[in-house]
Amino acid sequence: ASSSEDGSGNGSGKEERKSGKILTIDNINPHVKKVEYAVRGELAIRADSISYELLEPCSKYTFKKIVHCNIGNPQQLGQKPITFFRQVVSLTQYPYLLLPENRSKLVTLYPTDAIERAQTLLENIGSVGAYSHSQGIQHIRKNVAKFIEERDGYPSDPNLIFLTQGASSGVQNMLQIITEHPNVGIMIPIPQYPLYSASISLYNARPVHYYLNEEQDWSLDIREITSSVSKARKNGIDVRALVIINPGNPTGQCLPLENMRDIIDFCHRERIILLADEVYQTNIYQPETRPFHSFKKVLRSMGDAYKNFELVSFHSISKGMIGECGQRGGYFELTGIDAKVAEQLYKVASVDLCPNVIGQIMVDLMVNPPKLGEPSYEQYKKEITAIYESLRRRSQKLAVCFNELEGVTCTNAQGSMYCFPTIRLPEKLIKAALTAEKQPDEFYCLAMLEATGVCVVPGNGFGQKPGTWHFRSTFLPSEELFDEFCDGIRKFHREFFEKYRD
Ligand SMILES: Cc1ncc(COP(=O)(O)O)c(CN[C@@H]2CONC2=O)c1O
Repeated sequence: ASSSEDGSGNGSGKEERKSGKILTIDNINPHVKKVEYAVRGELAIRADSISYELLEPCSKYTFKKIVHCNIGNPQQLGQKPITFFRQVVSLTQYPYLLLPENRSKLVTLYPTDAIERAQTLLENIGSVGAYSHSQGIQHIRKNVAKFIEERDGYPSDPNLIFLTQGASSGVQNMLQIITEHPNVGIMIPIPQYPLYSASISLYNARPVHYYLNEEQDWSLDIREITSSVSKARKNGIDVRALVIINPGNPTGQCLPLENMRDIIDFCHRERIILLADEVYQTNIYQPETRPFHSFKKVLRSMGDAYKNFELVSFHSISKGMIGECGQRGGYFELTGIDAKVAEQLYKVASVDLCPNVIGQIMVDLMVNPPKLGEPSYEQYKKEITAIYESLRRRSQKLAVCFNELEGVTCTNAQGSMYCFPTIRLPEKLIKAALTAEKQPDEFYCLAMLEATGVCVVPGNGFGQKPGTWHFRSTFLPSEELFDEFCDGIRKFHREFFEKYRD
C-alpha cells in the first residue's frame, strides 16, 4: 500500500493508521526532536546505567559509586538543607502540630521563630495543598520585593514579580512570549547553560551566539555582541533579546560593574530586551574583586535616560547556599515590561495554575531568612557560612587539580558551582575519538566516567570555539571525599594521556 492514500508520504495514510504506532519519532513535533540538553545527556544516561551495573556482585568497575559532577545538585552530593527552612516547611505541611494543645511539646522540638513563621505563612496561604494565585502568593511576592529593595536600594513592585517552578519555567515562559515568529533571534553566550539553546529550539526561535572571551576570564566583550547582532540582523534575523548569565554557567565569571553598564547601554541602543539570569548571585568566591551587582541595581543607577529599559531578572532556590533544587522554587522580576505583555505572562502562568506552594515558601525563606537577634539566626548564619566557605575552598581545590593536569588550563571560579577547564588533546586521542564517532571532549569524558565513576559534561554540551575542547565539572563532591575525587581524576588523566601520547 502507498505510504499514504493522499500520496503525501507523511505516513498519515489510512493503511498506516490501521497498524503500527499512531505516535512515532517521525510524526512528533520536530522542534522537540531538535532539543539537546547535555547536562542530563549521554554521559548522565551512561552514568545511570553504570550505577545499576555497580549493584551486581561481579561488577568490573574499580569504583564503588558514581560521582555526579554533571549537575549543580548540591543535596545529591550530601549538602545538608538549611535547618530553619525545613523546620518551617514541615510545620506548614502538618498544621495540626501548631494547635494550642500541642504547643508545650512543639516548643521542645521547634524554635519559636520557626513556629511563628509557619503560622504567618499559613495565615497568608490557607493550606499548602490549595492552588495559590498563578503569579504566586502575594505575601511572598511582597517579601521578594522587599529583598530586592534592600539588596539594590531601589523600589521593587510585588505585582511585577512572578514566583515560578524554579527559574527554568520562568525563563521558558519569557522565551515563549518573545518568540513571535521563527525569525526572532535570542542572543545567548557560548558557552551557555543549555536551558537556553534547548528552549530556543523548543519554541522555534533563532539562537544568536556571542562568544565569551576565555583568555579574559570568560569576560563579555561589547565588540563581540555588537558584531554578533549586526551579523544576525544582516541575515534577516529579528534579534529581540540578550541572555546574560551572571555569575556564569558553565564559566563561573562574575561581570565587573563597567561591563554591566556597557551591556545595558548596548541593549538600549540596539533595542534589545535583557534577560538576566542571576541564580548564582550568592555563589561569589572573589567578593573583594568581583562582587555581585544585580542588573536591576546597575540599570537604576544609570538614571532617567534608561527609565523605559526592558529587563527581566531571574532567581532560584536551587543554587546559592540553599540548593533546594527538588523543591522547584524561583522567581522573575519584570522591569520596564509593557503592562499588556505582563498580562499575557500572567495568562501563560495561569495555564499551569500555580507554582508549587512549598517551592514558593522556600523562596520566602530564601529572601527573608532569620535575622540577627532571632532565635534561629545563629544556627542559620553558621550553616550558611559553613556551606559558603566549603564551596569556596572546593572551587579553588578543583581549579588547582585541573591546572596540574597535562594539557589542561582552568580559571578559578569567580562564582557559580562549576569549573570549565580547557583541554588540549593529543592528535592520537582526537583520531581515536573520531574513529569512535565521538567528539574528542566527549570521548575523554566517557573514558573518565568508565575509569573513575566521575560524571562530568563535555564542552560541546555548552558550546565552544571550534577546535577547542572543554568539560564542565561541579565542585560539589563532599569535602571529606574531595581529595580522593581529585586523585582519581589525576590518575585517570595521567594514564589516558599516556595511552594516547603522540
Ligand atoms: C544559569 C542557570 N539558570 C537556571 C537554572 C535552572 O534552575 P532551577 O532549578 O531554578 O530551574 C540553572 C540550573 N543549573 C543546572 C542544573 O544543574 N546544573 C546546571 O547547570 C542554571 O545553571
